[in-house]
Amino acid sequence: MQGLRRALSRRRAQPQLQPGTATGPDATAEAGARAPRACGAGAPRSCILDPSGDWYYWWISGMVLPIMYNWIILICRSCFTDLQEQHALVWLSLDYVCDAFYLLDIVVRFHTGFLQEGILVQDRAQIRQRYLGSSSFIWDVASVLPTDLLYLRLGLGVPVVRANRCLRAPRLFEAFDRRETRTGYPNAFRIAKLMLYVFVTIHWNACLYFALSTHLGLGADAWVYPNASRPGFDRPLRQYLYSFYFSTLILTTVGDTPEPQREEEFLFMIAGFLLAVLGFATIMGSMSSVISNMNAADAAFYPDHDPVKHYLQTHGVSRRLTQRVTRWHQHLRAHKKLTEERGVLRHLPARLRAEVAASVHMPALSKVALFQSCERGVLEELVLKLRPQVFSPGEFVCRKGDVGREMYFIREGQLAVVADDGVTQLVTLGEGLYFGEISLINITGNKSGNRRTANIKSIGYSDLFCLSKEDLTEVLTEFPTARAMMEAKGREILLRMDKLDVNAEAAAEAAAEEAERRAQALEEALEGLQTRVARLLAQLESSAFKLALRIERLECQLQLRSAAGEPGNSDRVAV
Ligand SMILES: Nc1nc2c(ncn2[C@@H]2O[C@@H]3COP(=O)(O)O[C@H]3[C@H]2O)c(=O)[nH]1
Repeated sequence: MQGLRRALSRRRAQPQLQPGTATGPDATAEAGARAPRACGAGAPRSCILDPSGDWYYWWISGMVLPIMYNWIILICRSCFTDLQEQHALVWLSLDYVCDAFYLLDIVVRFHTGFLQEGILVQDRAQIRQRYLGSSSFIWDVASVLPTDLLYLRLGLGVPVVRANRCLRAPRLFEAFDRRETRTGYPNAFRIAKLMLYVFVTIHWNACLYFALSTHLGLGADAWVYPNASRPGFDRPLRQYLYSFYFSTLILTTVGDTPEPQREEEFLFMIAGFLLAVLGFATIMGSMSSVISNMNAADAAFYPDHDPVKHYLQTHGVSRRLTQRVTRWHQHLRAHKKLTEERGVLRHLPARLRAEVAASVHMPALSKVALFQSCERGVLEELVLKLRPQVFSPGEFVCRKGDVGREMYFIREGQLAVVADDGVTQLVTLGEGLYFGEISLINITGNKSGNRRTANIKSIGYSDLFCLSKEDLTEVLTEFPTARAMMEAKGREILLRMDKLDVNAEAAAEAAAEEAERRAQALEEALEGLQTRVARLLAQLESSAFKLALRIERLECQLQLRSAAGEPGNSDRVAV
């Protein structure tokens, strides 16, 4: 009854849920079901794009074309009037195709979700509100204002009326940023981007040079573009190439340009030189950052050889040993053996790091027979604890008698168990096998204790996974089957080498049996005690109940008597 009452009060204490409101994991699922579905991998299913998805990425990548078209072609057509006049229809068509893309881009913006507290907001009203309140909206609208209506007044020969189309540049930078994060060759991309900026700057300068020349009069002096009467100089292609060449000379300051004659020319040259200085500084800065990025990426992957070499030289280490160290470094780089994986991945969140490490090493790890029946979760944990190590030919991985501190899994290469002479190979170990576990796992009766039982030598270059004693102990606690297999194999080896104390093993077994027997007896005694306690409790409860009944009956009698007016008898009630 009390239990029932407690349950009822607990239920009352729970917050009253509004219809359609839920909490806990179910709530999340329910909310997920109710919310408009986001585009899977950014795919437009509910027409809401995920800004980190593929569809959005491809859309903004596509937007690079119309934006670049306006940035490159508009200025060209405005300055080289022949170009505009000769192909007016083509330009008009391309202009309006680009405008269509600009408008579509605004529609896409209205359908692109955003993150709020890490969750993708897919509510159209919220998206609209956010976009309308952002500065992007102002730029986007400004870049599609129908300024070309001015054509009606000024004629088709003034494409500069569409200059506002260049205001869509932030979208271009966004596309470049996305590409830079996604590409597998970020440095190459950065250099290409830099070259594009250089090209656009020279191009604009070339166009302005031609416009200034036209303004001052073609062929008016040696500085301006030559007169069209000179053979070939009236063709638009020649005009453009000459201007581009001239602009390159100014902006790279590598060649002699004709001396300016008028103020406008001086001003143009000064502006060009200043731009060149700025450009140089930017290019040098960007290039050096790209190069240092490349080196930093390499340094993160491979151990730095230079300090080691310096150390060896300073301490007069023998030439042979120095060469071995050098060859080891060379091998790492030549075969892209990464020993610094932990450092490279250290910034990733633990789960993500585990997944990355698992996807890289799982194929190799699943070849280890010991782990073939192991659950994926255990392997994922194990993979994080493994440290890649590379051993050179003839190098000893462990020597007999050393204290064992880690064990190894062979990822690639061949190793040998060698006799004490260091040459005679007793057993060869290859890919998918492991060694070095005997001294770590406390096999009962192991006469060597925690000392290595054999010498292990790398035959060629061997690529190993190394697991520390502490990590191995942790893994084996979670995976007792692996422990049993390891112990069985270790016992077999020890027995073969006559390093297993069978008596100690039997004694340990007997001790274990005795301990088991005593534990069982204790368990049984405990069970008996529990039964007796339960019985006593039941008895206690029943006598308490009887006592309560009796008290109740006596109280009734007392009340009856006092009601019947028998004063003085109240204290003579039979108890
Ligand atoms: N002693 C011995 N060790 C072997 C043999 N084959 C593989 N090993 C491994 O060599 C390792 C040497 O270090 P440990 O004694 O820790 O563990 C040993 C075994 O894992 C073998 O035939 N004899």
